[in-house]
Amino acid sequence: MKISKYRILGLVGQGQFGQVFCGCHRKTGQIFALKNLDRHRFPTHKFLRELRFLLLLQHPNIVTCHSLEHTRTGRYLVMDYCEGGTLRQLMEMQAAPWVESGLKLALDLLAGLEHAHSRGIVHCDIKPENILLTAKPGGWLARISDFGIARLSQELAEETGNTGSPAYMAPERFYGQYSPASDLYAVGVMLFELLAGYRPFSGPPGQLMSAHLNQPVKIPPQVPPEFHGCILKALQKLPGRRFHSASEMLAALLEAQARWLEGQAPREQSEKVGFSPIQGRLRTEGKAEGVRQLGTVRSPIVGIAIVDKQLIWATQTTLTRYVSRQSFNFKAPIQALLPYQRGCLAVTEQEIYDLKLWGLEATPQRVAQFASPRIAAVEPQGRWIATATQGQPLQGSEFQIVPLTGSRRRKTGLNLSLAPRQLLALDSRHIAAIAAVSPTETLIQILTRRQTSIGVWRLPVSMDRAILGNSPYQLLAIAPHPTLADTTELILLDLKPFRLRRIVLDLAPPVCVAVTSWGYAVGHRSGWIVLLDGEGTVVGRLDLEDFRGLQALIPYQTSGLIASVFHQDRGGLYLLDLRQFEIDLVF
Ligand SMILES: Nc1ncnc2c1ncn2[C@@H]1O[C@H](COP(=O)(O)OP(=O)(O)OP(=O)(O)O)[C@@H](O)[C@H]1O
Repeated sequence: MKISKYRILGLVGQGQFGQVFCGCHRKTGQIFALKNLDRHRFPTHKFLRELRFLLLLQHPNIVTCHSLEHTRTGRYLVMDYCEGGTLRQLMEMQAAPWVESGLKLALDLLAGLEHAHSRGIVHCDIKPENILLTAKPGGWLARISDFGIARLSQELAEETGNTGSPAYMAPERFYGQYSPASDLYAVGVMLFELLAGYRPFSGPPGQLMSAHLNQPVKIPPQVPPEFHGCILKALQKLPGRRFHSASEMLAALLEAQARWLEGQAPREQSEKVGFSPIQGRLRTEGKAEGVRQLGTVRSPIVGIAIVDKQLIWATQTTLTRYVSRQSFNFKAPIQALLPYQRGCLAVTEQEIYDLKLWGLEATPQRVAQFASPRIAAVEPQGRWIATATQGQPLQGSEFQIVPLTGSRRRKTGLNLSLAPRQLLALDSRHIAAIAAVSPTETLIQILTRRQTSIGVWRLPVSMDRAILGNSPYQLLAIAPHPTLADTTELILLDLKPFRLRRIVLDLAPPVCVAVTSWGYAVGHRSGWIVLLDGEGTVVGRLDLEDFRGLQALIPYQTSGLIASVFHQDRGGLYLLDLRQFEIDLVF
Protein backbone atom coordinates (compact mmCIF):
# COMPACT_ATOMS: atom_id res chain seq x y z
CA MET A 1 0.00 0.00 0.00
CA LYS A 2 1.17 3.52 -0.75
CA ILE A 3 2.78 5.83 1.76
CA SER A 4 0.41 8.39 3.24
CA LYS A 5 0.16 11.80 1.59
CA TYR A 6 0.24 13.27 5.09
CA ARG A 7 3.05 13.71 7.57
CA ILE A 8 1.61 13.08 11.05
CA LEU A 9 2.34 15.99 13.41
CA GLY A 10 0.80 14.39 16.47
CA LEU A 11 -2.18 12.75 18.12
CA VAL A 12 -4.90 15.30 18.90
CA GLY A 13 -7.44 13.18 20.64
CA GLN A 14 -9.06 9.86 21.23
CA GLY A 15 -12.80 9.50 20.79
CA GLN A 16 -14.97 6.48 21.54
CA PHE A 17 -14.46 5.17 18.02
CA GLY A 18 -10.87 5.92 17.16
CA GLN A 19 -7.96 8.31 17.24
CA VAL A 20 -7.67 11.73 15.61
CA PHE A 21 -4.30 12.89 14.27
CA CYS A 22 -3.07 16.22 13.02
CA GLY A 23 -1.38 15.76 9.66
CA CYS A 24 0.38 18.03 7.23
CA HIS A 25 0.01 17.39 3.47
CA ARG A 26 3.47 16.44 2.23
CA LYS A 27 3.22 18.53 -0.93
CA THR A 28 1.08 21.55 -0.02
CA GLY A 29 1.96 21.84 3.69
CA GLN A 30 -1.76 22.27 4.45
CA ILE A 31 -2.97 20.87 7.76
CA PHE A 32 -5.79 18.32 8.07
CA ALA A 33 -7.40 16.20 10.76
CA LEU A 34 -7.08 12.47 10.11
CA LYS A 35 -9.69 10.42 11.89
CA ASN A 36 -8.98 6.75 12.17
CA LEU A 37 -12.22 4.87 12.74
CA ASP A 38 -12.04 1.38 14.16
CA ARG A 39 -12.46 -1.10 11.27
CA HIS A 40 -14.45 -3.58 13.37
CA ARG A 41 -16.93 -1.08 14.69
CA PHE A 42 -17.22 0.81 11.40
CA PRO A 43 -17.11 -1.75 8.59
CA THR A 44 -16.13 -0.22 5.25
CA HIS A 45 -19.59 -0.50 3.62
CA LYS A 46 -21.22 1.49 6.45
CA PHE A 47 -18.34 3.89 6.43
CA LEU A 48 -18.65 4.59 2.71
CA ARG A 49 -22.40 5.08 3.02
CA GLU A 50 -21.81 7.73 5.66
CA LEU A 51 -19.08 9.33 3.62
CA ARG A 52 -21.74 10.17 1.03
CA PHE A 53 -23.57 12.26 3.64
CA LEU A 54 -20.38 13.82 4.87
CA LEU A 55 -19.29 14.95 1.43
CA LEU A 56 -22.74 16.49 0.90
CA LEU A 57 -22.29 18.86 3.80
CA GLN A 58 -20.29 21.88 2.70
CA HIS A 59 -20.81 24.85 5.00
CA PRO A 60 -18.47 27.20 6.91
CA ASN A 61 -19.99 26.05 10.23
CA ILE A 62 -19.56 22.35 9.52
CA VAL A 63 -16.22 20.53 9.63
CA THR A 64 -15.75 19.58 5.99
CA CYS A 65 -14.79 16.06 5.14
CA HIS A 66 -12.50 15.85 2.11
CA SER A 67 -11.72 12.23 1.42
CA LEU A 68 -10.98 8.79 2.73
CA GLU A 69 -7.31 7.85 2.95
CA HIS A 70 -6.16 4.21 2.97
CA THR A 71 -2.59 3.63 4.12
CA ARG A 72 -0.49 0.82 5.55
CA THR A 73 -1.42 1.90 9.05
CA GLY A 74 -5.16 2.33 8.62
CA ARG A 75 -8.10 4.04 7.08
CA TYR A 76 -8.60 7.70 7.78
CA LEU A 77 -11.25 10.30 7.15
CA VAL A 78 -9.46 13.46 6.00
CA MET A 79 -11.19 16.50 7.48
CA ASP A 80 -10.65 20.21 7.97
CA TYR A 81 -8.37 20.77 10.91
CA CYS A 82 -9.73 23.02 13.66
CA GLU A 83 -6.76 24.48 15.51
CA GLY A 84 -8.83 25.93 18.36
CA GLY A 85 -9.78 22.52 19.81
CA THR A 86 -13.28 21.84 21.09
CA LEU A 87 -15.87 24.14 22.61
CA ARG A 88 -15.61 22.02 25.77
CA GLN A 89 -11.92 22.94 26.09
CA LEU A 90 -12.74 26.62 25.55
CA MET A 91 -15.50 26.50 28.17
CA GLU A 92 -13.07 24.98 30.65
CA MET A 93 -10.60 27.81 30.08
CA GLN A 94 -13.28 30.43 30.61
CA ALA A 95 -13.59 31.28 34.30
CA ALA A 96 -16.97 33.04 34.02
CA PRO A 97 -19.98 33.24 31.70
CA TRP A 98 -19.08 35.10 28.50
CA VAL A 99 -22.26 36.28 26.95
CA GLU A 100 -21.11 37.94 23.74
CA SER A 101 -18.60 35.40 22.48
CA GLY A 102 -20.73 32.48 23.74
CA LEU A 103 -23.71 33.76 21.76
CA LYS A 104 -21.68 34.11 18.59
CA LEU A 105 -20.72 30.46 18.85
CA ALA A 106 -24.36 29.43 19.38
CA LEU A 107 -25.36 31.43 16.28
CA ASP A 108 -22.62 29.71 14.23
CA LEU A 109 -23.89 26.38 15.42
CA LEU A 110 -27.47 27.14 14.38
CA ALA A 111 -26.32 28.26 10.92
CA GLY A 112 -24.52 24.93 10.45
CA LEU A 113 -27.54 22.96 11.69
CA GLU A 114 -29.90 24.82 9.36
CA HIS A 115 -27.73 23.74 6.42
CA ALA A 116 -27.71 20.08 7.49
CA HIS A 117 -31.40 19.92 8.48
CA SER A 118 -32.46 21.43 5.17
CA ARG A 119 -30.71 18.46 3.53
CA GLY A 120 -32.54 16.01 5.78
CA ILE A 121 -29.51 15.27 7.99
CA VAL A 122 -29.88 15.30 11.79
CA HIS A 123 -26.71 15.30 13.89
CA CYS A 124 -28.02 13.39 16.95
CA ASP A 125 -25.08 14.15 19.22
CA ILE A 126 -24.69 17.92 19.52
CA LYS A 127 -22.50 18.65 22.55
CA PRO A 128 -19.52 20.94 23.23
CA GLU A 129 -17.11 18.04 22.54
CA ASN A 130 -18.40 17.91 18.96
CA ILE A 131 -18.13 21.63 18.30
CA LEU A 132 -14.68 22.52 17.00
CA LEU A 133 -13.12 25.95 16.68
CA THR A 134 -11.25 27.63 13.84
CA ALA A 135 -9.41 30.89 14.45
CA LYS A 136 -10.58 34.07 12.78
CA PRO A 137 -9.44 37.61 13.53
CA GLY A 138 -10.48 38.54 17.06
CA GLY A 139 -12.33 35.32 17.84
CA TRP A 140 -13.47 31.85 16.87
CA LEU A 141 -15.66 30.27 14.24
CA ALA A 142 -17.65 27.32 15.62
CA ARG A 143 -17.95 24.27 13.37
CA ILE A 144 -19.98 21.14 13.96
CA SER A 145 -18.02 17.92 13.65
CA ASP A 146 -18.96 14.28 13.58
CA PHE A 147 -22.00 14.53 11.31
CA GLY A 148 -22.61 11.08 9.96
CA ILE A 149 -20.29 9.55 12.52
CA ALA A 150 -22.78 10.60 15.18
CA ARG A 151 -25.56 9.00 13.09
CA LEU A 152 -23.58 5.82 12.66
CA SER A 153 -22.76 5.65 16.32
CA GLN A 154 -26.45 6.21 17.05
CA GLU A 155 -27.20 3.08 15.01
CA LEU A 156 -24.50 1.21 16.90
CA ALA A 157 -25.85 2.55 20.17
CA GLU A 158 -29.29 1.26 19.35
CA GLU A 159 -27.79 -2.15 18.64
CA THR A 160 -25.87 -2.14 21.91
CA GLY A 161 -28.37 -0.18 24.00
CA ASN A 162 -25.70 2.42 24.81
CA THR A 163 -26.99 5.85 23.82
CA GLY A 164 -24.96 9.10 23.38
CA SER A 165 -24.50 11.96 25.81
CA PRO A 166 -27.47 12.11 28.23
CA ALA A 167 -26.69 15.65 29.42
CA TYR A 168 -27.64 17.03 25.97
CA MET A 169 -30.30 14.47 24.97
CA ALA A 170 -33.83 15.59 24.18
CA PRO A 171 -36.60 13.63 25.97
CA GLU A 172 -37.64 11.73 22.80
CA ARG A 173 -34.07 10.50 22.27
CA PHE A 174 -34.42 8.30 25.35
CA TYR A 175 -37.12 6.42 23.35
CA GLY A 176 -34.90 6.09 20.29
CA GLN A 177 -36.68 8.84 18.33
CA TYR A 178 -34.98 11.85 16.81
CA SER A 179 -35.68 14.75 14.51
CA PRO A 180 -34.16 18.20 13.82
CA ALA A 181 -35.93 19.35 17.01
CA SER A 182 -33.69 16.98 19.03
CA ASP A 183 -30.61 18.87 17.78
CA LEU A 184 -32.27 22.20 18.74
CA TYR A 185 -32.92 20.86 22.25
CA ALA A 186 -29.18 20.10 22.53
CA VAL A 187 -28.39 23.66 21.38
CA GLY A 188 -30.78 24.88 24.11
CA VAL A 189 -28.80 22.93 26.73
CA MET A 190 -25.55 24.40 25.39
CA LEU A 191 -26.94 27.92 25.33
CA PHE A 192 -28.01 27.49 28.95
CA GLU A 193 -24.53 26.21 29.80
CA LEU A 194 -22.74 29.04 27.95
CA LEU A 195 -24.77 31.70 29.74
CA ALA A 196 -25.24 30.13 33.18
CA GLY A 197 -21.89 28.33 33.52
CA TYR A 198 -23.52 24.95 34.24
CA ARG A 199 -26.08 22.64 32.58
CA PRO A 200 -29.82 22.69 33.33
CA PHE A 201 -29.82 19.07 34.55
CA SER A 202 -27.09 17.02 36.16
CA GLY A 203 -26.60 13.68 37.85
CA PRO A 204 -26.09 10.05 36.82
CA PRO A 205 -27.69 8.90 33.51
CA GLY A 206 -30.93 7.57 35.12
CA GLN A 207 -31.48 10.80 37.01
CA LEU A 208 -30.66 12.84 33.92
CA MET A 209 -33.20 10.95 31.85
CA SER A 210 -35.92 11.57 34.39
CA ALA A 211 -34.97 15.28 34.60
CA HIS A 212 -35.09 15.73 30.81
CA LEU A 213 -38.47 14.00 30.72
CA ASN A 214 -40.16 15.62 33.72
CA GLN A 215 -38.22 18.38 35.46
CA PRO A 216 -38.99 22.01 34.62
CA VAL A 217 -36.01 24.19 33.61
CA LYS A 218 -34.92 26.79 36.19
CA ILE A 219 -32.90 29.64 34.71
CA PRO A 220 -30.53 31.33 37.18
CA PRO A 221 -30.40 35.15 37.56
CA GLN A 222 -26.97 35.46 35.91
CA VAL A 223 -28.55 34.61 32.53
CA PRO A 224 -29.70 37.92 31.01
CA PRO A 225 -33.54 37.93 30.91
CA GLU A 226 -33.56 38.65 27.14
CA PHE A 227 -32.45 35.04 26.53
CA HIS A 228 -34.84 33.24 28.87
CA GLY A 229 -37.58 32.88 26.22
CA CYS A 230 -35.19 31.28 23.68
CA ILE A 231 -33.79 28.82 26.19
CA LEU A 232 -37.22 27.81 27.50
CA LYS A 233 -38.59 27.28 23.99
CA ALA A 234 -35.60 25.19 22.89
CA LEU A 235 -35.90 23.07 26.03
CA GLN A 236 -39.59 22.22 25.66
CA LYS A 237 -40.26 18.57 26.49
CA LEU A 238 -42.44 18.04 23.39
CA PRO A 239 -40.54 18.43 20.08
CA GLY A 240 -43.57 20.14 18.48
CA ARG A 241 -43.39 23.00 21.00
CA ARG A 242 -39.76 23.82 20.27
CA PHE A 243 -38.52 26.08 17.46
CA HIS A 244 -39.67 24.70 14.13
CA SER A 245 -36.26 25.05 12.55
CA ALA A 246 -32.70 26.08 13.29
CA SER A 247 -33.25 29.27 11.29
CA GLU A 248 -36.26 30.18 13.45
CA MET A 249 -34.16 29.70 16.59
CA LEU A 250 -31.29 31.68 15.03
CA ALA A 251 -33.63 34.60 14.27
CA ALA A 252 -35.06 34.54 17.83
CA LEU A 253 -31.57 34.49 19.30
CA LEU A 254 -30.39 37.37 17.11
CA GLU A 255 -33.40 39.38 18.19
CA ALA A 256 -32.71 38.62 21.89
CA GLN A 257 -29.06 39.55 21.36
CA ALA A 258 -30.03 42.92 19.84
CA ARG A 259 -32.29 43.67 22.84
CA TRP A 260 -29.53 42.65 25.24
CA LEU A 261 -26.90 44.76 23.44
CA GLU A 262 -29.18 47.81 23.61
CA GLY A 263 -29.24 47.57 27.39
CA GLN A 264 -25.48 47.06 27.59
CA ALA A 265 -23.93 50.36 26.52
CA PRO A 266 -21.57 51.33 27.97
CA ARG A 267 -20.41 47.86 28.87
CA GLU A 268 -17.91 46.95 31.52
CA GLN A 269 -14.50 46.09 30.13
CA SER A 270 -14.60 42.76 31.95
CA GLU A 271 -17.85 41.82 30.20
CA LYS A 272 -16.53 42.98 26.86
CA VAL A 273 -13.64 40.60 26.85
CA GLY A 274 -15.30 37.76 28.70
CA PHE A 275 -13.22 38.10 31.83
CA SER A 276 -13.77 36.30 35.07
CA PRO A 277 -14.68 38.37 38.13
CA ILE A 278 -11.32 37.44 39.67
CA GLN A 279 -9.54 39.01 36.72
CA GLY A 280 -11.75 42.05 36.95
CA ARG A 281 -11.06 42.62 40.64
CA LEU A 282 -8.05 44.74 40.17
CA ARG A 283 -5.35 46.05 42.41
CA THR A 284 -6.34 44.39 45.65
CA GLU A 285 -5.06 40.86 45.34
CA GLY A 286 -1.55 39.78 46.17
CA LYS A 287 -0.21 43.23 46.94
CA ALA A 288 3.44 42.55 47.59
CA GLU A 289 5.04 43.96 50.69
CA GLY A 290 8.33 45.74 50.47
CA VAL A 291 9.97 49.09 50.77
CA ARG A 292 10.07 51.08 47.56
CA GLN A 293 13.69 51.33 46.63
CA LEU A 294 15.09 52.96 43.57
CA GLY A 295 17.69 51.40 41.35
CA THR A 296 20.75 53.15 40.05
CA VAL A 297 20.55 52.38 36.33
CA ARG A 298 20.27 55.59 34.31
CA SER A 299 18.94 54.25 31.02
CA PRO A 300 16.28 51.62 30.25
CA ILE A 301 17.35 47.99 30.36
CA VAL A 302 16.50 46.31 27.04
CA GLY A 303 17.40 42.75 27.93
CA ILE A 304 18.34 40.53 30.88
CA ALA A 305 19.91 37.07 30.83
CA ILE A 306 21.57 34.64 33.18
CA VAL A 307 24.76 33.10 31.79
CA ASP A 308 26.64 30.59 33.94
CA LYS A 309 24.72 31.76 37.02
CA GLN A 310 25.78 35.32 36.25
CA LEU A 311 23.22 38.03 35.71
CA ILE A 312 23.85 40.12 32.60
CA TRP A 313 21.85 43.07 31.36
CA ALA A 314 21.84 45.25 28.31
CA THR A 315 21.06 48.94 28.15
CA GLN A 316 21.05 50.59 24.74
CA THR A 317 24.63 49.79 23.60
CA THR A 318 26.15 48.57 26.88
CA LEU A 319 26.29 45.11 28.34
CA THR A 320 26.99 44.74 32.09
CA ARG A 321 27.77 41.73 34.29
CA TYR A 322 26.27 41.87 37.78
CA VAL A 323 29.07 40.45 39.96
CA SER A 324 32.11 42.14 38.43
CA ARG A 325 30.18 45.15 37.09
CA GLN A 326 32.35 44.59 34.03
CA SER A 327 30.86 46.43 31.03
CA PHE A 328 31.28 46.25 27.29
CA ASN A 329 30.20 48.89 24.80
CA PHE A 330 28.98 47.91 21.36
CA LYS A 331 29.16 50.17 18.33
CA ALA A 332 25.47 49.65 17.52
CA PRO A 333 22.36 49.24 19.75
CA ILE A 334 21.81 45.77 21.20
CA GLN A 335 18.70 44.29 19.58
CA ALA A 336 18.35 41.15 21.64
CA LEU A 337 20.00 38.80 24.10
CA LEU A 338 19.50 35.22 22.90
CA PRO A 339 20.12 32.70 25.67
CA TYR A 340 21.08 29.09 24.87
CA GLN A 341 21.82 26.18 27.19
CA ARG A 342 25.12 27.36 28.68
CA GLY A 343 25.52 30.76 27.18
CA CYS A 344 23.96 33.72 25.52
CA LEU A 345 24.39 35.72 22.32
CA ALA A 346 24.13 39.48 22.05
CA VAL A 347 22.72 40.57 18.70
CA THR A 348 23.18 43.97 17.08
CA GLU A 349 21.93 44.78 13.58
CA GLN A 350 24.95 43.37 11.77
CA GLU A 351 26.99 41.53 14.39
CA ILE A 352 26.53 38.66 16.81
CA TYR A 353 28.65 38.14 19.94
CA ASP A 354 28.92 35.09 22.18
CA LEU A 355 28.94 35.95 25.89
CA LYS A 356 29.92 32.47 27.13
CA LEU A 357 33.60 33.13 27.61
CA TRP A 358 33.21 36.77 28.47
CA GLY A 359 34.85 37.13 31.86
CA LEU A 360 37.82 34.95 31.00
CA GLU A 361 38.43 37.21 28.06
CA ALA A 362 38.17 40.97 28.25
CA THR A 363 35.59 41.28 25.49
CA PRO A 364 32.77 39.09 24.24
CA GLN A 365 33.73 37.04 21.21
CA ARG A 366 32.28 38.13 17.87
CA VAL A 367 30.90 35.04 16.12
CA ALA A 368 29.21 36.50 13.05
CA GLN A 369 29.19 39.65 10.98
CA PHE A 370 26.87 40.50 8.11
CA ALA A 371 26.82 42.98 5.26
CA SER A 372 23.19 43.98 5.89
CA PRO A 373 20.83 44.04 8.93
CA ARG A 374 19.65 40.60 10.03
CA ILE A 375 17.42 38.94 12.60
CA ALA A 376 18.68 35.81 14.35
CA ALA A 377 17.80 32.80 16.48
CA VAL A 378 20.18 30.47 18.29
CA GLU A 379 20.02 26.65 18.42
CA PRO A 380 19.18 25.47 21.98
CA GLN A 381 22.73 24.11 22.57
CA GLY A 382 24.42 27.05 20.83
CA ARG A 383 25.60 24.98 17.81
CA TRP A 384 24.28 27.28 15.07
CA ILE A 385 22.49 30.52 14.45
CA ALA A 386 19.65 30.92 11.98
CA THR A 387 19.59 34.36 10.39
CA ALA A 388 17.47 36.19 7.84
CA THR A 389 17.85 39.57 6.20
CA GLN A 390 15.53 42.25 7.56
CA GLY A 391 13.12 44.08 5.30
CA GLN A 392 9.52 44.77 4.33
CA PRO A 393 7.53 41.48 4.37
CA LEU A 394 6.94 41.42 0.60
CA GLN A 395 10.54 42.16 -0.30
CA GLY A 396 11.53 38.60 0.56
CA SER A 397 14.59 37.63 2.54
CA GLU A 398 17.69 35.47 2.54
CA PHE A 399 17.68 32.74 5.19
CA GLN A 400 20.99 31.25 6.28
CA ILE A 401 22.34 28.91 8.92
CA VAL A 402 25.64 30.03 10.45
CA PRO A 403 27.46 27.20 12.29
CA LEU A 404 29.05 28.20 15.60
CA THR A 405 30.82 24.92 16.29
CA GLY A 406 32.73 22.42 14.11
CA SER A 407 33.33 23.51 10.54
CA ARG A 408 32.27 27.13 10.22
CA ARG A 409 31.55 26.86 6.47
CA ARG A 410 28.28 28.57 5.53
CA LYS A 411 25.98 27.26 2.81
CA THR A 412 24.53 29.70 0.29
CA GLY A 413 21.33 31.15 1.72
CA LEU A 414 17.76 30.13 0.89
CA ASN A 415 15.44 32.76 -0.60
CA LEU A 416 12.21 33.20 1.34
CA SER A 417 9.26 34.87 -0.43
CA LEU A 418 8.32 36.85 2.69
CA ALA A 419 10.75 38.58 5.03
CA PRO A 420 10.21 37.15 8.51
CA ARG A 421 9.72 39.46 11.43
CA GLN A 422 11.22 36.83 13.71
CA LEU A 423 13.08 33.53 13.77
CA LEU A 424 12.84 30.96 16.56
CA ALA A 425 14.88 27.75 16.82
CA LEU A 426 12.37 25.04 17.79
CA ASP A 427 14.92 22.28 18.42
CA SER A 428 18.32 21.20 17.13
CA ARG A 429 16.95 20.84 13.57
CA HIS A 430 13.95 23.11 13.03
CA ILE A 431 13.37 26.85 12.83
CA ALA A 432 10.10 28.77 12.71
CA ALA A 433 10.16 31.91 10.53
CA ILE A 434 7.29 34.22 11.43
CA ALA A 435 6.15 36.80 8.89
CA ALA A 436 3.27 39.27 9.01
CA VAL A 437 1.12 39.02 5.88
CA SER A 438 -1.29 41.74 7.05
CA PRO A 439 -2.19 43.27 10.45
CA THR A 440 -4.41 40.26 11.14
CA GLU A 441 -2.61 37.48 9.30
CA THR A 442 0.62 35.65 10.06
CA LEU A 443 2.60 33.17 8.06
CA ILE A 444 4.68 30.57 9.89
CA GLN A 445 7.21 28.75 7.78
CA ILE A 446 9.02 25.76 9.24
CA LEU A 447 12.60 25.47 7.96
CA THR A 448 15.28 22.92 8.68
CA ARG A 449 18.90 23.34 9.69
CA ARG A 450 19.73 22.14 6.15
CA GLN A 451 17.95 25.25 4.81
CA THR A 452 14.89 23.51 3.35
CA SER A 453 11.26 24.46 3.92
CA ILE A 454 8.91 21.77 5.23
CA GLY A 455 5.64 23.61 5.65
CA VAL A 456 3.98 27.00 5.60
CA TRP A 457 0.95 27.77 7.75
CA ARG A 458 -1.19 30.87 7.44
CA LEU A 459 -3.01 31.96 10.61
CA PRO A 460 -5.71 34.64 10.87
CA VAL A 461 -4.10 36.21 13.93
CA SER A 462 -1.44 38.81 14.50
CA MET A 463 1.75 37.59 16.20
CA ASP A 464 3.69 40.75 16.94
CA ARG A 465 6.33 39.24 19.18
CA ALA A 466 6.73 35.50 19.54
CA ILE A 467 8.85 33.57 22.00
CA LEU A 468 9.33 29.87 22.65
CA GLY A 469 6.73 28.54 25.08
CA ASN A 470 7.26 26.40 28.14
CA SER A 471 6.71 23.07 26.40
CA PRO A 472 8.42 21.75 23.27
CA TYR A 473 7.19 23.13 19.93
CA GLN A 474 5.06 25.74 21.65
CA LEU A 475 5.16 29.41 20.72
CA LEU A 476 3.70 32.28 22.67
CA ALA A 477 2.96 35.41 20.69
CA ILE A 478 1.93 38.79 21.96
CA ALA A 479 -0.23 41.19 19.94
CA PRO A 480 -2.68 44.01 20.47
CA HIS A 481 -6.27 42.71 20.38
CA PRO A 482 -7.66 43.33 16.85
CA THR A 483 -10.90 44.91 18.05
CA LEU A 484 -10.60 45.83 21.75
CA ALA A 485 -8.38 48.78 22.63
CA ASP A 486 -6.40 48.57 25.90
CA THR A 487 -6.39 44.82 25.54
CA THR A 488 -3.59 42.43 24.67
CA GLU A 489 -4.05 39.06 23.09
CA LEU A 490 -1.67 36.22 23.86
CA ILE A 491 -1.59 33.50 21.24
CA LEU A 492 -0.42 30.15 22.54
CA LEU A 493 0.45 28.04 19.53
CA ASP A 494 1.41 24.37 19.72
CA LEU A 495 2.99 23.10 16.53
CA LYS A 496 2.95 19.34 17.26
CA PRO A 497 0.03 18.79 17.05
CA PHE A 498 -1.20 22.13 15.80
CA ARG A 499 -3.32 23.88 18.42
CA LEU A 500 -4.08 27.54 18.95
CA ARG A 501 -5.33 29.14 22.14
CA ARG A 502 -6.01 32.82 22.63
CA ILE A 503 -5.87 34.54 25.97
CA VAL A 504 -7.32 38.00 26.25
CA LEU A 505 -5.77 40.19 28.95
CA ASP A 506 -7.09 43.60 30.03
CA LEU A 507 -3.61 45.12 29.80
CA ALA A 508 -2.85 47.71 27.15
CA PRO A 509 0.06 46.78 24.88
CA PRO A 510 3.00 46.52 25.19
CA VAL A 511 3.45 43.75 27.72
CA CYS A 512 6.52 41.64 28.51
CA VAL A 513 6.47 37.90 29.15
CA ALA A 514 8.71 35.51 31.10
CA VAL A 515 8.49 31.82 30.23
CA THR A 516 8.88 29.81 33.43
CA SER A 517 8.93 26.10 34.25
CA TRP A 518 5.32 26.37 35.52
CA GLY A 519 3.82 28.64 32.86
CA TYR A 520 4.02 32.33 32.01
CA ALA A 521 4.34 35.64 33.81
CA VAL A 522 3.01 38.59 31.83
CA GLY A 523 4.16 42.01 33.02
CA HIS A 524 2.88 45.49 32.28
CA ARG A 525 4.47 48.90 32.78
CA SER A 526 1.66 49.78 35.25
CA GLY A 527 3.16 47.26 37.68
CA TRP A 528 0.70 44.45 37.02
CA ILE A 529 1.89 40.88 36.70
CA VAL A 530 -0.53 38.21 35.48
CA LEU A 531 0.46 34.59 36.11
CA LEU A 532 -0.73 31.90 33.69
CA ASP A 533 -0.27 28.14 33.81
CA GLY A 534 1.17 26.25 30.81
CA GLU A 535 -2.32 25.94 29.30
CA GLY A 536 -2.79 29.71 29.37
CA THR A 537 -5.27 29.78 32.27
CA VAL A 538 -4.89 32.81 34.55
CA VAL A 539 -3.84 31.57 37.99
CA GLY A 540 -3.01 34.84 39.72
CA ARG A 541 -2.59 38.58 39.43
CA LEU A 542 -0.24 40.85 41.31
CA ASP A 543 -0.23 44.62 41.56
CA LEU A 544 3.26 45.74 42.48
CA GLU A 545 3.98 49.30 43.47
CA ASP A 546 7.71 48.76 42.93
CA PHE A 547 7.15 47.58 39.38
CA ARG A 548 5.71 50.81 37.96
CA GLY A 549 7.70 51.22 34.75
CA LEU A 550 8.23 47.45 34.34
CA GLN A 551 10.03 46.71 31.08
CA ALA A 552 11.34 43.16 30.99
CA LEU A 553 10.91 39.96 32.99
CA ILE A 554 12.93 36.74 33.10
CA PRO A 555 12.44 33.66 35.29
CA TYR A 556 14.81 33.12 38.19
CA GLN A 557 15.00 29.58 39.63
CA THR A 558 11.58 27.94 40.08
CA SER A 559 9.56 30.58 41.81
CA GLY A 560 11.38 33.82 41.17
CA LEU A 561 11.22 36.52 38.54
CA ILE A 562 13.83 39.16 37.74
CA ALA A 563 12.28 42.37 36.53
CA SER A 564 13.80 45.45 35.00
CA VAL A 565 12.06 48.67 35.87
CA PHE A 566 12.58 52.16 34.56
CA HIS A 567 10.54 54.92 36.13
CA GLN A 568 11.13 58.66 36.22
CA ASP A 569 14.69 58.47 34.86
CA ARG A 570 15.83 55.83 37.32
CA GLY A 571 15.93 52.14 36.66
CA GLY A 572 16.80 48.97 38.49
CA LEU A 573 16.62 45.23 38.57
CA TYR A 574 14.33 43.60 41.10
CA LEU A 575 14.00 40.03 42.24
CA LEU A 576 10.44 38.94 43.04
CA ASP A 577 9.95 35.75 45.03
CA LEU A 578 6.49 34.50 44.14
CA ARG A 579 6.32 32.09 47.07
CA GLN A 580 6.99 34.72 49.72
CA PHE A 581 5.66 37.73 47.82
CA GLU A 582 8.90 39.51 48.55
CA ILE A 583 10.76 41.93 46.37
CA ASP A 584 14.49 42.66 46.58
CA LEU A 585 16.32 45.32 44.71
CA VAL A 586 19.24 43.68 42.91
CA PHE A 587 20.87 46.69 41.36
N1 LIG B 1 -11.36 18.13 12.70
C1 LIG B 1 -10.68 18.21 13.84
N2 LIG B 1 -9.78 19.18 14.04
C2 LIG B 1 -9.08 19.28 15.20
N3 LIG B 1 -9.25 18.43 16.23
C3 LIG B 1 -10.14 17.45 16.12
C4 LIG B 1 -10.91 17.26 14.93
N4 LIG B 1 -11.74 16.21 15.13
C5 LIG B 1 -11.51 15.76 16.36
N5 LIG B 1 -10.55 16.48 16.97
C6 LIG B 1 -10.00 16.29 18.33
O1 LIG B 1 -9.95 14.91 18.59
C7 LIG B 1 -10.67 14.59 19.78
C8 LIG B 1 -11.40 13.27 19.57
O2 LIG B 1 -12.41 13.47 18.59
P1 LIG B 1 -13.57 12.47 18.28
O3 LIG B 1 -14.52 13.13 17.38
O4 LIG B 1 -12.97 11.16 17.84
O5 LIG B 1 -14.18 12.15 19.68
P2 LIG B 1 -15.15 12.98 20.62
O6 LIG B 1 -16.04 13.83 19.80
O7 LIG B 1 -14.30 13.65 21.65
O8 LIG B 1 -15.95 11.87 21.33
P3 LIG B 1 -16.97 10.83 20.69
O9 LIG B 1 -16.15 9.67 20.30
O10 LIG B 1 -17.88 10.56 21.81
O11 LIG B 1 -17.65 11.52 19.54
C9 LIG B 1 -11.60 15.76 19.99
O12 LIG B 1 -11.83 15.95 21.34
C10 LIG B 1 -10.85 16.93 19.39
O13 LIG B 1 -10.01 17.48 20.38
